[in-house]
Amino acid sequence: MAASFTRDSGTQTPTTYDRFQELKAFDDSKSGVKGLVDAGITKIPRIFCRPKVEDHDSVKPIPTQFTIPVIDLENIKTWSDEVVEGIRKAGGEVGFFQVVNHGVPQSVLEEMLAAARGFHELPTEVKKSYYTREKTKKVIYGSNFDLYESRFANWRDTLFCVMGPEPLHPQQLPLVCRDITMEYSKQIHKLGTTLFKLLSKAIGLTPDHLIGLDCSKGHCLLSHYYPACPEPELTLGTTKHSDPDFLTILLQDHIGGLQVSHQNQWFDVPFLPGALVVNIGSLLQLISNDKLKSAEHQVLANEKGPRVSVACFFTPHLYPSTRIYGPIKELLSKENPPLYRETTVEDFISYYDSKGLDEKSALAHFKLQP
Ligand SMILES: O=C(O)CCC(=O)C(=O)O
Ligand SMILES: [Fe+2]
Repeated sequence: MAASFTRDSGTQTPTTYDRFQELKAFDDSKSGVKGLVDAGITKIPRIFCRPKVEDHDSVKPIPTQFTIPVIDLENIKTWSDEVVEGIRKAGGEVGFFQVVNHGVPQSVLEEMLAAARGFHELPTEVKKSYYTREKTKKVIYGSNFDLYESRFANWRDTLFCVMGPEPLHPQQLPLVCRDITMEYSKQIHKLGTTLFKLLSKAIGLTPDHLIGLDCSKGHCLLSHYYPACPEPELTLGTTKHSDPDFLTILLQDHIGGLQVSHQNQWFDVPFLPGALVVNIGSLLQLISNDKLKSAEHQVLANEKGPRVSVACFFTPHLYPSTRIYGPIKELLSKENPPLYRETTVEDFISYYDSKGLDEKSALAHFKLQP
């Protein structure tokens, strides 16, 4: 039995219920949040109710001069100082930016979003064959990877596909999104490689340094589907978190709801037609010894929907790796001592997975005491 809070009281009075049973029933349905909405619910089940609003969660974005940086990659061929400096500032101060003229054709972006939506809108019977909590599978449809660990479930379903370094056999992908997922993956991997070169330069390393550390070696695609929510103020689409990878490239549609935490306030990440959102993951913050920052972000639930997004995670946990990651030696000096202890990928990811979203940042666990 777990303590939680009733929706009906309006004042969030604690009550108890058999939360595990309700989580299991939701899990066993294998039909995700979309299944609940299709069944016509008008109130969200209590497993989705966020316990209470904490610290700056309740702070609404206020009008301010701050906007998420936008970087034009048109001038990339010349490796202009302007682009590198833009990346340094955006990656080091905000941790989030959008890129335009990134080379991925508009038609590919549009088709990828449509196919992601297409998968989630397949009949449940078809989607069910991909539903699993077995982490070793390369193609996984599910809802809330941390369902049993987190304090409340998120209003979203996800199709997770491991695309590299071992090439995924196209037959393993659902037909509805097969060809475009292969194409999008190829294009995004290329863009990721370029971004790692720029990021290397931006923090004073040779362009191939981060790639030499296998930062672009493993990547996966997460196609998220956030159904319209009848009571959006009671839950979240995605709980506050920072990504446990090196880098994330995100394609979002026009619905909105993604917010980034900057200087203790939430800011909307606006939909910019044709742009891709880039954010630094916590492993890159760790190896860059804080020269690059991974910002916390969240997605609001929305009565409008569905919202569709496709995140590409560059992460080494998708293949066996004995590599030890710690602050890059070339970045260290007497004035810049290491801020984190070294870790294996396995330890880093299992710590992240064990705590679920919404607990303290995983990085704090690896921080060296001053
Ligand atoms: O859907 C989004 O906009 C963000 C998703 C996200 O934060 C993630 O996959 O880590
Ligand atoms: Fe994220």
